[in-house]
Amino acid sequence: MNSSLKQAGKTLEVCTRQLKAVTDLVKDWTNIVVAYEPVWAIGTGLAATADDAQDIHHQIREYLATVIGKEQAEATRILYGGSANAKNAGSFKDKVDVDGFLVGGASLKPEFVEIIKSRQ
Ligand SMILES: O=C(CO)COP(=O)(O)O
Repeated sequence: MNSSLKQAGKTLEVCTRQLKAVTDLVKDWTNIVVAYEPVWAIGTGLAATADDAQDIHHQIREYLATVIGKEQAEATRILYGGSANAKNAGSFKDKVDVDGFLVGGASLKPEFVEIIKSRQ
C-alpha cells in the first residue's frame, strides 16, 4: 500500500470517527451541514485538490448513507474548507459531492465575490 493510499484510509477513519459522534446524536439531518476541512489546509494557502476533495466527500456521503440512509445522505450538503480562494474555487465546480465551501481568510477579501460566483 503506498503512502497516499494509507493517508486516504487514515483521513476516512478520522472523518468517520468524527461523524459517528454526530450520527449517534442527530436523527433529523434536515438542517445539518458537514464541512470537510483538512487541518493542513486551514489558513495555509495550500488547499486540497478538487479530485482529492471529491474523493473524500464521496466517501463521507457513502458512510452517511449507511448510517442515516441514502435519501438523507444525498440531501446533506458537504462543504470543503481549507484555503478555498478565487484561484482554486472554479476547479471544484464539477465535483458532484462538493456542495460548496466553508471560506475563512478569503471571505474577508474582495475575491470572496469570485468564490460565490464560481458556484453559479
Ligand atoms: O477554517 C476555515 C473556515 O472556518 C478555513 O479557513 P481558510 O479558508 O482561511 O483556510
